[in-house]
Amino acid sequence: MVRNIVVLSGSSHPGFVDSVCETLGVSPSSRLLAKFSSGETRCEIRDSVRGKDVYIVQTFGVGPTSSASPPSSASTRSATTADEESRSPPNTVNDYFIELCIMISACKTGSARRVTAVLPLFPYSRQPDLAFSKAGAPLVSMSGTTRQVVGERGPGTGAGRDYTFESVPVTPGASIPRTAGLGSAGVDVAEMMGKVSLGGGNKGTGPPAGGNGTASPVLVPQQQPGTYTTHDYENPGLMIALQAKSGYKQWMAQSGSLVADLLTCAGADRVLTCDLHESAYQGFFDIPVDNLHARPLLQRYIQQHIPNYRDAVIVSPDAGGAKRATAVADELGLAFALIHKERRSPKISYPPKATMMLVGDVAGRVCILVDDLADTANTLTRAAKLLKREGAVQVIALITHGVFSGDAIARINASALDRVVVTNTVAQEAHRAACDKLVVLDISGTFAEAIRRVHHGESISMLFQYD
Ligand SMILES: O=P(O)(O)OC[C@H]1O[C@H](OP(=O)(O)OP(=O)(O)O)[C@H](O)[C@@H]1O
Repeated sequence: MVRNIVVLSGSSHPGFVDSVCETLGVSPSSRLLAKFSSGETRCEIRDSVRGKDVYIVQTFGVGPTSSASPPSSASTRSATTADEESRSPPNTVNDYFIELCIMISACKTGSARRVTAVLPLFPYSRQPDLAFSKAGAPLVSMSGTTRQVVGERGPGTGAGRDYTFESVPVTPGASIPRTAGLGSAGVDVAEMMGKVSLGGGNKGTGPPAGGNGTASPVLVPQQQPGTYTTHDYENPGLMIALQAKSGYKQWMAQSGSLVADLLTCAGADRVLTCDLHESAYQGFFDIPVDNLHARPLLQRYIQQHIPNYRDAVIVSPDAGGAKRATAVADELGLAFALIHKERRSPKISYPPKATMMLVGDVAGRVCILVDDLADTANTLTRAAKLLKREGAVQVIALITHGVFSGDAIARINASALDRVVVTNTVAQEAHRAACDKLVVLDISGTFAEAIRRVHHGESISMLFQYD
């Protein structure tokens, strides 16, 4: 049993917190989480946190489970609160984030000695601060032979200058007289409003902010609600097309550093997370960030549950995850193949043409796709289709974070994937019930051990033999 520790559960994944607490030999502390009918979050910490080492666990997948599970345990809910909850809309990732910030702040003002945000799946980690191309450079528009910076911090410079790392963008529309709202000279406002909507990060609304380095929303074309993915940020064709239409520079919302700042500002002293999409994200913080790995768990699964795994091929479904997948292949001494996801379009058009290319030999072999995250499951299902077409006998996906938003589960059910193995960093009960191909591995023990180590000031990296 770990003493002088407080573990608080956000409303996203209470079952996970129960498992962590069971391993630690403590009970989850009492808190009340609810929403007012206006949608505002209500939070009360009901156990004393004075002088305690506090761990607040919140994750960021949104599935049927999250809306179905009550935001607080029955013992902490009053009749009024339950009534409020029944009228409340289901939680979204953003609700969970605000709830987390309020809980952190409540603990700090309650004189907690230290507050650690435990985030099995880190929010917004797929949204870089700048729009990067797959080649790693900020997205730029090609205007003749001149390159223009699409998004960067700082006050303006003239359009058409060559990009350097000292370059700063012009104030959007500063040199173009604006009429009203979105309109700028030479742009048909009605046409613009019909064809574009505002979207910075998660599609913020309101007019673009002006000047002095203030991030402004990004213009993206009108699609069906909820069909955007972070892939849209990587589509230079889309950005160029929109810039040509709008006359605005496309400035990216700096979601990554904003989320880091908000957590720190709320009072977090430390962050504990797992398989960050970009490990460089840790650099956005000036507090310690411990990035745990699901790799030992996934490797153990391969060794124990895939017969003749030594003849299998580890496959990365995109170049971004190659390092992650090769680490597994190297550790187990397996062959490796790579699928290159090409999203760039040579023309200014939307939607972009996307192709997938396989590098490696998979014919007659079991393929093990390794990735950090499945959201829409497009990447996985398309990769599986390609691998089967190239002669793979079986395709098994090993994923750390199973977000499975929208119709992802239906897509997996209908796909060439034979099995999808995920950890429970995101609640999987509802997904599991709808998908026979899903196998869920419990990673709560890793988090419990990491919490114990942080509490006692022990090394986290020693948890992972290869670190
Ligand atoms: O289930 P989906 O909606 O297809 O999304 C999953 C993919 O998205 C992420 O990579 P992403 O393409 O964002 O970036 P990367 O190229 O940096 O890996 C993740 O690593 C998966 O490969």
